[in-house]
Amino acid sequence: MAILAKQSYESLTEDTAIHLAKELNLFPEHASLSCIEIGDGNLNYVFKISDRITGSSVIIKQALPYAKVVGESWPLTIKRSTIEANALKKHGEYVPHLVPKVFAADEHLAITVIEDLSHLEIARIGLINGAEYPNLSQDIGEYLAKTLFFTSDFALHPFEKKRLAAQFSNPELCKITEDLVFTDPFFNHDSNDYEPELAELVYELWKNTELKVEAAKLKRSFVTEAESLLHGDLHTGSIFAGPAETKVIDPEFAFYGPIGFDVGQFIGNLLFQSIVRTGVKRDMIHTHIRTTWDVFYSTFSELWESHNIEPFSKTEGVKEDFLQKVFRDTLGFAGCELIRRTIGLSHVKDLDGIEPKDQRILFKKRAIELGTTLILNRSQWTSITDLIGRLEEEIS
Ligand SMILES: Nc1ncnc2c1ncn2[C@@H]1O[C@H](COP(=O)(O)OP(=O)(O)O)[C@@H](O)[C@H]1O
Ligand SMILES: CSC[C@H]1O[C@H](OP(=O)(O)O)[C@H](O)[C@@H]1O
Repeated sequence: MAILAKQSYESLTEDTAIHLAKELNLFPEHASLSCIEIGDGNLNYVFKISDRITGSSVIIKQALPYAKVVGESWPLTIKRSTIEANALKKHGEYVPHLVPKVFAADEHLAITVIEDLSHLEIARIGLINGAEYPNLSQDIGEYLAKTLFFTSDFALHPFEKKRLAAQFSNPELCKITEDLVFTDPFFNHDSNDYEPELAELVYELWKNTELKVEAAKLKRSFVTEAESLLHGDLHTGSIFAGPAETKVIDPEFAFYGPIGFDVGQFIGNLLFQSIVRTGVKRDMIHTHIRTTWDVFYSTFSELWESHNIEPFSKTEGVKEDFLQKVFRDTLGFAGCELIRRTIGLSHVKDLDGIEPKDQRILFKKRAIELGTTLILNRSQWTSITDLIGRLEEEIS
């Protein structure tokens, strides 16, 4: 929706962001505003605007017409901003306590005005620094179950489901995932990025036909299975966390896709922490992984029993078959995430921040091997205990 008189795009600066905040009446008339750009992601500007008098603040996020991490040579639709604002609002209907408030959005300027969450920290950074986040996996399990159930054919009239699927058609952002997650890392592609010490393992991966067949199946599933309105980029850098609060941000990759993709991306990113930790700190990550799946499973099952409009939903075995399929997908997508964040474009600090280099290389080899195992074994492993058992075996 356009909320401003100005109907054409221009990229904001810290000064013009303040003007915009005034035009939108986001602060009292006599506010004394300051602004800093705090974006550390790959794609967008994020302006934090604060009132020196009251201390109140808001975030204005703006999409650039290209991928910030690469520059103008990689044009990218600014429509992603509208997708993001609408996904925050749609998911907010089901889990208002787990997403930020959206105060305004403008499709021409490609901005979303969002609640400032600076009292929390980005979960990836906190986890790297040893934060425990006791509610994180419970909250994300609930977020996943509710957003994914209520936007699926199990809860929506087919006309409404298909209307939403059309509204959230997001081909350019999906193409990024299709390339960077599901294709490039499995081939000798320019976008890949890995240390020479990993080359031998990477060449083996490229020659592993069995693995490539399974990766191709996962890609097909991502491209064709419009199960639910996904977040689409649910890594730990898209989650703000604190001792008692969790908020999911940044759903600009939202689209109708397979449920296991969101579950798998979150679990995949927890697996990086499993790889780099030992002892009780590692056990804590395994508890988060188990809790995420268990809460997702039990909440989704309860919603299935209480709110499912699909006539087959009461047929014995249908629910179990569906959730088993989601589990398989979850493992496979988590495996793809491990591989792409290790050898593809756009790494994670969980691994890249490890010093000394020998240790980093060892962990990266483990990430590639675990990713491969998850993709190949996803049909044999039928419970989260199978996954945790495999992780524990690795160390013993
Ligand atoms: N609502 C918010 N409150 C406070 N900081 C935010 C908020 N949204 C984003 N940020 C900051 O901006 C960074 C990038 O935001 P993000 O939405 O992930 O952008 P991108 O889409 O470019 O990855 C986050 O890591 C966080 O530091
Ligand atoms: C060049 S896009 C790569 C990568 O960036 C996105 O991450 P984020 O917006 O959270 O920084 C997404 O994970 C894409 O795969």
